[in-house]
Amino acid sequence: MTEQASVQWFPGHMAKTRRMIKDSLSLVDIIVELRDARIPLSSSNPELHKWVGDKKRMVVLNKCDTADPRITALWLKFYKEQGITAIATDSKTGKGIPQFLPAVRQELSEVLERRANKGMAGRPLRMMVVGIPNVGKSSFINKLAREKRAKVEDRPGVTRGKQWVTVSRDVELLDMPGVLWPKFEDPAVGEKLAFTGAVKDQVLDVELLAMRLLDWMRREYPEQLAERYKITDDETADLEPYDLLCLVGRKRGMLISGGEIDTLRAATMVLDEYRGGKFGKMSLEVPE
Ligand SMILES: Nc1nc2c(ncn2[C@@H]2O[C@H](COP(=O)(O)OP(=O)(O)OP(=O)(O)O)[C@@H](O)[C@H]2O)c(=O)[nH]1
Repeated sequence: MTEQASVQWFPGHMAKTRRMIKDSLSLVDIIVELRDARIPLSSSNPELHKWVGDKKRMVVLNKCDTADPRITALWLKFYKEQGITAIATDSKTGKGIPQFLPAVRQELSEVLERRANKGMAGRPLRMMVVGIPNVGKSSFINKLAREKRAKVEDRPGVTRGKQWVTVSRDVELLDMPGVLWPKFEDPAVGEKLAFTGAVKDQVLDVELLAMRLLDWMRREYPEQLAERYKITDDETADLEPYDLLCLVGRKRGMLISGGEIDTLRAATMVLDEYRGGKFGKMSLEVPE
């Protein structure tokens, strides 16, 4: 199957995000980029490193509870080899969150030492958190700040909409109103963003998307697919993706008048179940 679900692309957003990040760079010590642990490549903006220049950067692989732990471990190793500090978090339960601030302090140890030498040790560490829509930015910030979450007064140079959040006695976080847009001129990137729910279904062909997802699961995670819909390899092996979708619909009794399968309903269900983690832990991208 060569056809891919295409995603509408809004170039204006990218320029706006770039401007917003650049304008705020001088206010922070480090940029924290949240990525979806299932799609660390597709959920990032490949130009971010150019925008932030030599500013310190860290990667957080959020939603790690939905990703294949074996592959997340490979990603963490991959980043380490690239000299990039990365951790994995689940912002729903808070797993991995306690490791975050120590990792930031470690990353900024030289900055902290320089400040101490200048007698400025009391100055808080400031960070900017960026991420694509739906990656869990709000959940992450809320978990991090817990009950301490509080707005800090407006500061010079901070335009309306940006807010400082106090994370701890010596750490402040700049909560940006905007989001980091991925580069999804590449249809494969757009498709993975759609699988994980980062882009709205209104701009997509839901049935095509579900067919592609089922086809991918059949290749990469056949046991989880079989388990979920009580289907066997024999039943699915030679099916075209459309027929696979029909099989899933039939298994769930999604029929319309005349006994036909309601493929739209089946497709919506498959996507909802994947996004809701019902198939278990699955990663869509593996480091090269
Ligand atoms: N399974 C899982 N779900 C998460 C995690 N973090 C956030 N979510 C869920 O992902 C969805 C989006 O979370 P938000 O925190 O609103 O994400 P956001 O990045 O602030 O979203 P925008 O407001 O669109 O930018 C919600 O349904 C969260 O419950 C996580 O670590 N694991």
